[in-house]
Amino acid sequence: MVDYIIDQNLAILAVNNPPVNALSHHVREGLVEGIKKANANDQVTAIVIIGKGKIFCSGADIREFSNHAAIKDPVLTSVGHTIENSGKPVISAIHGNALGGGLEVALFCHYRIASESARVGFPEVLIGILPGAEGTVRLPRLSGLSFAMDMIASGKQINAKDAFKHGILDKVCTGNILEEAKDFAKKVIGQPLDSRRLSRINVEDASNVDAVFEVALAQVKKKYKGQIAPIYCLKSVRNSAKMSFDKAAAEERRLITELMLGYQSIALRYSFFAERSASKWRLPCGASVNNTKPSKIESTGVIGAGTMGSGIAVCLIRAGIPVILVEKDPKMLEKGMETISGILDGSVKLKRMTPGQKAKCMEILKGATSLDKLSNVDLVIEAVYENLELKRQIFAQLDKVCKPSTLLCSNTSTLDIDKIASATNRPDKVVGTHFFAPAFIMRLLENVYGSKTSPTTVATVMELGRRIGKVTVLVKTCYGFVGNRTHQCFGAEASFLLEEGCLPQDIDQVLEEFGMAMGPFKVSDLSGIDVGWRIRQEVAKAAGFKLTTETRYHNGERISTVGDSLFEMGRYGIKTGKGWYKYDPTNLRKPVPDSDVADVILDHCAKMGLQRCKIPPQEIIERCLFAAVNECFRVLEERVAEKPEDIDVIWQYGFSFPRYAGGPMFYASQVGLKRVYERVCFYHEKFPYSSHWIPSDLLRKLASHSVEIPMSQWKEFVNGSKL
Ligand SMILES: CC/C=C\CC(=O)SCCNC(=O)CCNC(=O)[C@H](O)C(C)(C)COP(=O)(O)OP(=O)(O)OC[C@H]1O[C@@H](n2cnc3c(N)ncnc32)[C@H](O)[C@@H]1OP(=O)(O)O
Repeated sequence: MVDYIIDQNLAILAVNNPPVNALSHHVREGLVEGIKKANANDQVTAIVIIGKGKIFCSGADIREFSNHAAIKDPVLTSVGHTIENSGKPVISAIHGNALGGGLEVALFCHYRIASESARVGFPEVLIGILPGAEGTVRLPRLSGLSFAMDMIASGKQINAKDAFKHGILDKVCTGNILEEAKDFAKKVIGQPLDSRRLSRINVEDASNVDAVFEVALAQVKKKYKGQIAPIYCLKSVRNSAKMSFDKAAAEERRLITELMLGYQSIALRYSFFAERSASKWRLPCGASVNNTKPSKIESTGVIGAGTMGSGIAVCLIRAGIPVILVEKDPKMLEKGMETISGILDGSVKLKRMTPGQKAKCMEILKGATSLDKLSNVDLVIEAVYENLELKRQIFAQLDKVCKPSTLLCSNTSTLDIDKIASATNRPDKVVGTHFFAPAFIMRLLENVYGSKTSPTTVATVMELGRRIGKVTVLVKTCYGFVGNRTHQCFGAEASFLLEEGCLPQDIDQVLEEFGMAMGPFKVSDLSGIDVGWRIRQEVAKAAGFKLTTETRYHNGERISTVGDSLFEMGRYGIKTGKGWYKYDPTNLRKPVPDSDVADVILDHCAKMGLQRCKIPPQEIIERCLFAAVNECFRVLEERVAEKPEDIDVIWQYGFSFPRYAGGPMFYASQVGLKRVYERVCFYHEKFPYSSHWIPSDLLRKLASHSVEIPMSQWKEFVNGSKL
């Protein structure tokens, strides 16, 4: 796993552990052996460590963290000490990325050079730990405290030029990295090494440590609310300036061990692999990412220039994919084109794009008022409002207008893809591409296959998701798919809690303390109370009943209409300055609890004869989350989602479920399925008029086992395959 090559008087140690040269046990062994062998060879005058393939090194092998038997000697710090104590200069030659333990290997070396396109960073915090192989003690000795605290606590990667500026690199190279490393090595042969050993030098700005720490701590607490690891990162860097090198390193080891065993790190490591597993789609017929080729998509159409259509068009043109935006009303089309230009101006302002790049995006965007203009595109995404008849009409027309190979996608957030596909003669080429609002910001794309969607169509939209930078998950069609179907139960319970004793701010506060970025009522104000109202009206209309603020039950199902009362008062949320909260027009980001809303809720309860009482935070969490969890198990049982990880990724990226709590399925696994099942049964008995409390069969089966079944085996219990 580490190739040992002698090249004239140099020993080249090439880390060879595809795909990303993680520092697995054999790599660590190979590095120690290589350094020892080179030092024992009189012909060798210097040593170069390099990575084979596309990257220098991605850091420690994260899979080993959950398997303590794999963390065998030599551990990374002892590998590092062998490198640092080498009597011959060791140069790390970085290309691609040097991350985490990979950057630590470089910091153990006496010299570091990198290609100008290389990036370095300490992403450990993103998996809930800190750079525990002396990274927090070594980096400040090169870059100073403030920069080290920021880089380590944020997990951000920096480019080679910045790394050079902050003393991390000794040279940025423009030529072949290996050749440049060999030249560099020849120049440093014979130079004294002690001043190059970071363990022997001091932190220059150590006297400022307390002031630097306080500033960084205040920022970190605000930016990474609820997360433990960023604070530990700062503490460990602070130690580097307050203690001897060895003491600070020992303390770093204690801190990483504590973090590694904690819930947040276990959840974040799970999230790292869950996100990657989402792209590995598989259909029940056996077709999968491994055996199905996507079609080429070189041109697209987007139908509807409203909020969703414009946002989707931005995603496509930003990735260099030409778009024809179709809107039948010329004024609406013009407004849509202006919205798109405005969104891109925002990116230019934030320096995420240059004015030249914006111009290029706008060049590949064309407007049209008729579907006929889509005759030649490879893929169309329909983004009109949520109405099945309208969508069926559009798809029937597209089927006539578009070339036979064109894929027809719907941005529906709830409707059955089969019902849309049956309006065409190409149901195999019809698929759901459900973007989350605002589409140009939210990273999630929920792709939805129907009973006739072909594997090639699925492969193509999954690949499209990757191209436009989305985290893309594949699910099977059903009402609301995975995202909205399971989230609806969460929202319904939040509304019922209002009728039973809570105010919006009580519920938001508890769920934010749990880790949600925003509570459900703040989210509702942001997305618009009118949007929720319209959806509820459509659903009621389709089911043939009239929904009023007096409605409490339909078809034996409990309904809450408090939000509809706010709609009728014109309180649509932030857009009208009032919703579940009130907003000062000069500070729309700060929701203020409103006594008028409390009055509306109390009136509603009085009119309906509902008794109110104090509801403890634990019940708020259980009611919202376990209702959703139960539905998630049903989704798994019906194979709407193939694996629990897919559901968790949807909740993280679609509904800001805290990554450090894993997702509803991971959360349930940690609470224990027996306990979850017990509470679901308890609430089912208490609330017989909410079908989302009917316990899922799969949950019951899993909970009935005497030992907890690991998440990776839940699938095996679907369809009665295991009892
Ligand atoms: C004592 C402790 C000392 C040190 C602590 C550490 O070093 S912790 C590890 C710190 N490093 C990281 O967190 C890096 C994580 N990896 C990445 O950011 C990206 O994978 C990377 C390296 C930028 C490459 O990105 P790319 O998009 O090209 O590939 P992808 O992410 O899909 O990864 C490819 C497969 O490699 C697996 N993988 C990546 N990094 C690691 C790792 N450090 N350990 C184990 N496995 C890793 C990844 O899961 C993919 O495999 P798959 O089977 O598809 O899941």
